[in-house]
Amino acid sequence: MGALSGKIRVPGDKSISHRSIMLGALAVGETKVTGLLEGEDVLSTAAAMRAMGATITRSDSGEWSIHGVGVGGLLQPQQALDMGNSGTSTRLLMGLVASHAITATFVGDASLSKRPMGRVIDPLSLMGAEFTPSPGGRLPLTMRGAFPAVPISYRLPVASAQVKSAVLLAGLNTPGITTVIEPIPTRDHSERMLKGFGAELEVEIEADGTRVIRLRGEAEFRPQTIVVPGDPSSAAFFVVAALIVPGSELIIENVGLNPTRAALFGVLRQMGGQIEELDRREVGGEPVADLRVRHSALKGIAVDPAVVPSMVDEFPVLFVAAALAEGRTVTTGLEELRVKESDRITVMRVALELAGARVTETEDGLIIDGTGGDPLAGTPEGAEVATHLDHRIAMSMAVAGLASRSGVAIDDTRPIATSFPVFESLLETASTAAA
Ligand SMILES: O=C(O)C1=C[C@@H](OP(=O)(O)O)[C@@H](O)[C@H](O)C1
Ligand SMILES: C=C(OP(=O)(O)O)C(=O)O
Repeated sequence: MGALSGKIRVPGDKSISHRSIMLGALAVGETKVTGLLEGEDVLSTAAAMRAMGATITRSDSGEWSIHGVGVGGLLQPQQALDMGNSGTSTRLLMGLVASHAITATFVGDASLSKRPMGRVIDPLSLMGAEFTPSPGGRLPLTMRGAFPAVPISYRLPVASAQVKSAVLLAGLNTPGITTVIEPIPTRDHSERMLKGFGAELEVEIEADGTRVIRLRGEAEFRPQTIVVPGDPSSAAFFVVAALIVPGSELIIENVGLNPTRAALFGVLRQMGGQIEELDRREVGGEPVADLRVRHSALKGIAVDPAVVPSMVDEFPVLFVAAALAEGRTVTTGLEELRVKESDRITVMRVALELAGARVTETEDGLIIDGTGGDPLAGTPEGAEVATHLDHRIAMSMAVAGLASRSGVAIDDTRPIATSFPVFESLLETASTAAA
């Protein structure tokens, strides 16, 4: 496949899409959402909110409409809630259920059923919810919410927006003030959107950068009109593809650049990547720009572990950029990558090695010695990259394939539909425009 060029637009942000549906389902009246990501993960959230009483519809023009039940008004679901592949749906919905008099069972696919839920079970138990998880604190899991729940002050033991959001969402229907103390900042969409819907929420930043988030419970929500910006985590695949495929010059429109999400672009610039921001503006209360990306001679760097939370989902594709850079890239502080849809450290090490890259795995990251711009060999005849039900592995290795001699074969591309159903067609559009 040749260079990438022309203009593309990636689908809506996954994190904001999940929250639009959940919060809309708690407001009485109609919340309207445009640009919603129609990926399987978000559809799992929508199905669960319907099962708990919300009315959620999509118009032919692609606008979504949500009629909610009011804070505290969620109904007992009649069946197990199927979370598919989605950690965000599971952990945030466990938070919502925690402060309702509801018993709910959560199930998921083989990947989700391996992921740790103890991180949300711990704080939600302190609030009064009761859990019968599978061994190791995993799905399938049944929980009984507490009503009234007890407000807590909780210091996050792991930098996780999902845990933060679970506690805040539980706090919505809890009397008094629920506090989350966040020593290392993570994506702040929940805080922004909770305020937008009318919750009393304040964030205090201490001298050492610790964020203290206080939410007053028994909130009353006003329905909102939401425009979801393009997902920087989806744009990432096209940014790296354009950087590593010679002759590329691609414009990606409407990319969300919330600073708690967009660290990848800064890291790639540090590596020599030509990524320009055009027409910086606000969409739905989030900073957005069009990105112009040109093929670039990348250089390896040591990635500052402080940026990890602001690009936690982008490391698989950063590893691909590093495999094509000149010199060594060292990443550290990536322990959390081992508990995503797959163990993204080991799985990417194995995948990149199969495609001909030089990679060393450490406890908390990868060390990659790049080719200096020469294409990778590609996967050997008959061999396939194992993606382990992980959309980001599949897309990252598809991008690696664009900069390889024989291409990269992937065992299973279906998981791509969880976050980026139009990935393959957009890749074709961008490649054909250049042909
Ligand atoms: O809150 C969110 O929407 C998300 C938070 C991150 O997970 P953690 O909070 O578990 O790191 C991220 O990996 C996930 O894709 C989406
Ligand atoms: C980790 C991810 O999502 P989730 O935790 O929602 O499954 C992701 O999209 O990379």
